[in-house]
Amino acid sequence: MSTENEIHKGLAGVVADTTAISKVDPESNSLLYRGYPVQELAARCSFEEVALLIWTGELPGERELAAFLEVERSHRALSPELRAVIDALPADCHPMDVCRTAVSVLGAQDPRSEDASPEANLAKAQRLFAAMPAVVAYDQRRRRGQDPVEPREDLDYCENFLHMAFGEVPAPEVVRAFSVSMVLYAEHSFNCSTFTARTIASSLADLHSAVTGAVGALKGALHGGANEAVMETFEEIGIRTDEPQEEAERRAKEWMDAALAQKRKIMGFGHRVYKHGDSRVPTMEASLHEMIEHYGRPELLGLYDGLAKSMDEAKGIKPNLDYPTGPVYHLMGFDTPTFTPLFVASRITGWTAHVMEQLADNSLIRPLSAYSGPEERHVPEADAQA
Ligand SMILES: CC(=O)SCCNC(=O)CCNC(=O)[C@H](O)C(C)(C)COP(=O)(O)OP(=O)(O)OC[C@H]1O[C@@H](n2cnc3c(N)ncnc32)[C@H](O)[C@@H]1OP(=O)(O)O
Ligand SMILES: O=C([O-])CC(=O)C(=O)O
Repeated sequence: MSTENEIHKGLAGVVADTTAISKVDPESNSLLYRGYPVQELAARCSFEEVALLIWTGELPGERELAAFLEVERSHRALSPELRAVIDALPADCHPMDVCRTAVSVLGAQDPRSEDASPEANLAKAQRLFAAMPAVVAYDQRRRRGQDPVEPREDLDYCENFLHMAFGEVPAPEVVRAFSVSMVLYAEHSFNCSTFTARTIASSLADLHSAVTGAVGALKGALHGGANEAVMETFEEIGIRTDEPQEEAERRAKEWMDAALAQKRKIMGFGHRVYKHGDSRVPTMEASLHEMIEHYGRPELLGLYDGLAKSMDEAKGIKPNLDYPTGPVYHLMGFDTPTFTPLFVASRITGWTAHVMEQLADNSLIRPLSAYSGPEERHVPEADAQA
């Protein structure tokens, strides 16, 4: 059977279902969450407000927000059992393995794990949202040989996240940049990890199973893992803190030209949907510029600009969101392997909203394949084999 025209490798260009959660429009280079431009949400809303918008479809009123903040703040601490599981994992395993395991443990511990009602799933989503910063911060600190920092209920989500990671709340502009990254990472239609979550949910498996699978899908370097890979590229080129910006830019261009000549794939560039630039990059780049200024690290901007200019000139391929977030998280003091877990903490919102949307009008996700193996053949009968 010739199925050449029917096969869409990587499901490229396939519209698999509808979604009311976000609209990614490569033509107008825009991204809307529930109708709102993501740039406006990043500038005017807290991450907690955006999370409620993604889950419920509307920005919360005062009372709704206050009720959610109470829930979120009361579920921030890790249980002793979850700490023990994390402590039992090798200190050199990837932090995404810790996130994946933690989501699974939180599912096993959740009293309503098997309740698939919309109310139970929203409650599970909110508890996961509340717990993930502690997982990420706890794990980074244990790897550094530092004592854990307990959550503080007087801080908002982003302040508390940074407090648990570093033992102090940084300057307001740093918290602001972190919040922008959380909002921008929250949701992006049928990306690989979200589609994974929807596929798992479509079998009527529980929400935590869907999110556990999504964490696995996000880990790969072609998806969320790219934010770590960007920093590895910077490190491969060499970060020299006292180097003039122009010199760093020159070295980065030289590195990119050589890498492209070797036909290397450069992480942090390109996108399956956007072909003329990622709608979120200008907003994140503005935060990167602020962080470069705040931390006094112009050489990082040299590396950043050098790679981007050289890639644009050579191939016309633009950066995706993982490109600016890598150096932003580095400047804030996160270890490189913790970058993708930060993405997890944000994308919990989108994944869980998609699980709920999938279940509201479910159809088992099961595409067809075109067989390309041998023609039918037969196992010789026993006496013929002898
Ligand atoms: C938040 C996110 O998940 S954003 C995505 C993060 N991922 C990355 O940054 C990984 C690097 N980028 C890539 O691998 C790709 O651009 C993807 C996977 C994101 C999108 O890929 P696709 O739409 O399938 O495009 P595909 O990989 O086929 O690339 C098309 C062409 O552009 C080239 N290209 C695309 N991205 C890159 C890149 N980052 N570096 C070098 N060349 C690239 C490909 O080599 C290919 O060239 P060819 O036609 O000469 O073979
Ligand atoms: O949409 C995609 O394919 C990847 C992406 O940018 C995201 O998940 O944020």
